[in-house]
Amino acid sequence: MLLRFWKMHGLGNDFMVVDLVTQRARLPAQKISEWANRHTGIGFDQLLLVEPPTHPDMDFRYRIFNADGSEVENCGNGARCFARFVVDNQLTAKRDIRVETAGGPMLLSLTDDARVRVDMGPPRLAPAEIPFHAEMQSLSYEVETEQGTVSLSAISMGNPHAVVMVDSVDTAPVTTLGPLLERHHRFPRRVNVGFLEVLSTRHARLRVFERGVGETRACGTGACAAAVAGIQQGVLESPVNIDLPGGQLTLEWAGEGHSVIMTGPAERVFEGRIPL
Ligand SMILES: N[C@@H](CCC[C@H](N)C(=O)O)C(=O)O
Repeated sequence: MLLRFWKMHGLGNDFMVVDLVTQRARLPAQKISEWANRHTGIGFDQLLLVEPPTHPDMDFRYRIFNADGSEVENCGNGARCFARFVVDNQLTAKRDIRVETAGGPMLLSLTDDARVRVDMGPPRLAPAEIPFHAEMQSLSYEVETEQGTVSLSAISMGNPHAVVMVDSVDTAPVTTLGPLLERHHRFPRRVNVGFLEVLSTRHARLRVFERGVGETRACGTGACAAAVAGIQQGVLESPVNIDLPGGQLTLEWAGEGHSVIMTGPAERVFEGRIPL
C-alpha cells in the first residue's frame, strides 16, 4: 500500500504527519527510524499520527514518535502542525481543537495571523511526575556528571525536560553535556535538555538537545519548560519571547497550577506517498 503523508515543520523542527482517520496502517518502530533518516528516508525529527479520539469530549488523538522510533508523550511544535494539518485536510471545521496525547489533553487554536496558539496544560514540577530522582521538589537541582556538577531545573510538559541556565547559547555544551544528561540515571525515562540564555525578563535564547533525536532547530515543549524555569527563578516574566535556532515562540504562564500557552507558526513543506 502507499501511505499518504505531509512533511511539515514548526521553526525547523520537522515532521512526517500521517492521517490515520481516513487511512489504516500499522507503523513499526524500525520503519519510523528508516523514514526519519535524512540521507535514505524522508528525513524528520518526529512522526506525528492523527487518529480518531478515544474519549467522546476530544476531537482527535495525537501520537508522537521520535526519529529513533520511540513513542513519546508530547511535542509542542508538532501540536501546531497537527492543528494546521487537520484544518487544511478538512478533518475538522473547528478552529479550537481538543486533542488527547499520552502526556494529557491539549487545546489547539488557529489565530487570525495564521499562527497556532496551544494550551499545553500545566507544567508538572513534582520529581516523581517528571520522572526525576530527587528527595524533594526544588527550583533547581545539582546533578553530578562526567563534566562536573550541573545545576538544572526539572520540569514535565507531559514529556521530561531539564533546563540549564547558561551565559551564552553560542558556547553552551549542547552536544556534549546534552547527551550525558539525556541518559543520566536520575532521569529514568531519559530527558530533553534545554540550554537557556536570558537576555532580559521578556526575551531569552534557547537550544535543545532532544531525547531520541539530538539537537533540533526548535523544541516547543522545551521552550515551555524553559519559560517555566526562568519565571520560577525570577529571571523571566510572562509573556516571554524565546529565540530558538529556527525562530521565535511566545510563551505565557501565570504560575503554578496554570497552563502554559505557546504561540508560533506551522508550515507545510510538501505532501507525498510512500510504500508501506
Ligand atoms: N520537538 C518536540 C518534542 C518532541 C519529543 C521529545 N524529543 C521527547 O522525547 O520528549 C517539541 O516541539 O516539543
